[in-house]
Amino acid sequence: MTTEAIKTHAIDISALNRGSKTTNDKFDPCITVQNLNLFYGSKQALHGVNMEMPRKKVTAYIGPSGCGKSTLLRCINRMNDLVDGVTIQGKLLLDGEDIYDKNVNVAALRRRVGMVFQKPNPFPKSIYENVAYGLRIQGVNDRRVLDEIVEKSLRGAALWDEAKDRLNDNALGLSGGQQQRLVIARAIAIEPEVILLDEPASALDPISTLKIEELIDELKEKYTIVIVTHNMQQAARVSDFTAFMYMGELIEFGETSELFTNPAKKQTEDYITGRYG
Ligand SMILES: Nc1ncnc2c1ncn2[C@@H]1O[C@H](COP(=O)(O)OP(=O)(O)OP(=O)(O)O)[C@@H](O)[C@H]1O
Repeated sequence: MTTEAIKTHAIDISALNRGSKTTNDKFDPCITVQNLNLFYGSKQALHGVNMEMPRKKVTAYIGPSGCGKSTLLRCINRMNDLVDGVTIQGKLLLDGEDIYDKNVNVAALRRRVGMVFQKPNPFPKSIYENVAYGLRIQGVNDRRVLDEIVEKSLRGAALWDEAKDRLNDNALGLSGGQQQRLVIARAIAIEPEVILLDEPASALDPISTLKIEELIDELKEKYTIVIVTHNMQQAARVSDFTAFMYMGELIEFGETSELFTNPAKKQTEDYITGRYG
C-alpha cells in the first residue's frame, strides 16, 4: 500500500493492537476450519472456508454486511444447528477434534465454547443467579462454591466493584454495558475454552465499549476469543488476527497489524480503505 493510501486509511493505524503478539510467537491453533460450506436451504452462505484460529489470542472477523461473519462464528458452537434447513459440509476442529462428528455432545461443546450476543441478554433474575446459572444447571448448589465462583467471574468480567453491593438485585436494572459484562461473567463462570463475541459492543455507548475492549484484552490471557465486529477500528484495537470475509468467502486471514497495513489482497485493501462495504 502506498504511503498516501495509509494516510487516507479508513482506520487509525496507530490504534493497532500490537500488544502481546509477536511474529515469533508459536502459532498454536485452537480452532481449525477445513473446507467449510454452509447452506441455508439452497442458498450458500459460506464457501470453502479454511482457517486456523490461535489459542489465547483474539481473532476478529470483518467484512461487509451479509458476508457470513456471524454464520461462521455460529458454526464454532454449532448454533446454526438450531436453524431449520441448514446444511454444513467440511470440518471444524476444536483442539483437533471435529465438532461436527456425529458422536459429539453438543451441550458439552457449548460449555466449552461460550457465546455473547450483540444485545445483552441477562435472565430476569438476580445478578448472582445470572452468574451462578450454568453452575446450578451442572448441579452445583454448595453456597460457598457458588459464592467463590460468582465473585471470581464478576471480577474476571470487570464488574465486581460495581455489582458486589447489589448481587441480589435484578440484573435487568444494570446498564446496558454492565449487562454485557454480566453476560460475559455468566459465560466465564463455567470455564469455557473459547468465547465467541458477536458484535458485543455495537449496542453500547463509547465508555462501555472501551470497557468491553479492555476486558477482551484481559480475557485472552485465559481464553481463545473470536469476535465479529462491524467496526474496523475495534478489530484493529482488540484483535491479534483478522479474517476479512466477502460474500461467504474468506478473502484474507493474517496478523491484524499486517492485514491492516499491508493487505495481500486488493479486495481487503479496498475494504479497509473504505472503498466499499
Ligand atoms: N437463518 C438464516 N436463514 C437464511 N439465511 C440466512 C440466515 N442467517 C443468515 N442468512 C444469510 O446468510 C448470509 C450471511 O449472513 P450473516 O448474518 O452470517 O452475515 P454477517 O456478515 O454476519 O452480516 P451482518 O454484518 O449484517 O450481521 C446473508 O446473506 C444472510 O441473509
